[in-house]
Amino acid sequence: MSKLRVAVIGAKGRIGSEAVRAVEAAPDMDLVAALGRGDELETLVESGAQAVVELTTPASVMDNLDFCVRHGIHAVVGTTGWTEERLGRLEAWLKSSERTGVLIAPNFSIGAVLTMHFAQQAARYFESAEVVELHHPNKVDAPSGTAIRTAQLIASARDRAGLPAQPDATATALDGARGADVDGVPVHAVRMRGLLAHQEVLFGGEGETLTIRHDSLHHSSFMPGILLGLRRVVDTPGLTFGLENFLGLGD
Ligand SMILES: NC(=O)C1=CN([C@@H]2O[C@H](COP(=O)(O)OP(=O)(O)OC[C@H]3O[C@@H](n4cnc5c(N)ncnc54)[C@H](O)[C@@H]3O)[C@@H](O)[C@H]2O)C=CC1
Ligand SMILES: O=C(O)C1=N[C@H](C(=O)O)C[C@H](O)C1
Repeated sequence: MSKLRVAVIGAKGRIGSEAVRAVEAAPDMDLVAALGRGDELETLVESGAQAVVELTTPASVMDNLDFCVRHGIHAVVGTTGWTEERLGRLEAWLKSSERTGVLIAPNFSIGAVLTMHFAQQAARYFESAEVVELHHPNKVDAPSGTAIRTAQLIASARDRAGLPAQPDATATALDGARGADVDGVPVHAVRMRGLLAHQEVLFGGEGETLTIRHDSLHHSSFMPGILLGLRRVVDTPGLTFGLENFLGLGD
């Protein structure tokens, strides 16, 4: 069977460089291009890439995906910064490129995907829910894409269950003290030397709390998810949001 021809965009970054090694080591894939900032996207076409792994920055990701979709190149995207407006634009591009698939994964690690899944399940049973994400200090965005997605999933589960707004008597607060409000769920971001990527989801009810915690201790935690994404996205046209859809955990 022929190998999947894969390119990595953002190949010199923290996670991109790990992805290069993972693709090189995968027996069913050939790494055909590894693009850094300033490299020509035309290289993707010249190298015959069938799928890319996109791990750059929120400022770069849309142009890269526009190119990929126009050239029928599938994409597995870990880059953050997804808004409804951006997703809408991407979906419109995909409509005119019927066979192309794009997977956007807020997090590729199995533990983080399960954290989101469990948090979504727990959300309807608790009055209070807050998300705390903790990352290395070189991360440029806050809160993390994973934390935003987790909060959105909790908020929709609360909404479906008809839960009221969370109890919170705060009347005066320093700016930021209660975190960012994501659909009514407070999200707090810690940036600290020594950390990589971590998240706690805290739930509170009468006389009890539940904490779900996940720790990515090395960038290798994201690699099985990236490789799974590549294997599946080539047969999954259109936009898939969340690795859970390739793990049998989707809605
Ligand atoms: N979904 C997931 O599981 C994960 C997602 N991420 C996300 O991936 C992104 C990258 O994270 P890191 O590797 O830590 O950042 P990084 O800053 O180490 O790497 C980004 C790389 O992309 C390059 N770059 C920027 N624009 C480019 C362009 N137009 N073409 C080619 N290269 C370009 C930069 O020069 C840099 O080398 C972030 O948005 C981060 O949040 C990171 C880890 C896991
Ligand atoms: O920048 C990172 O490191 C990470 N980014 C992703 C996010 O913002 O959720 C995934 C993971 O948390 C690591």
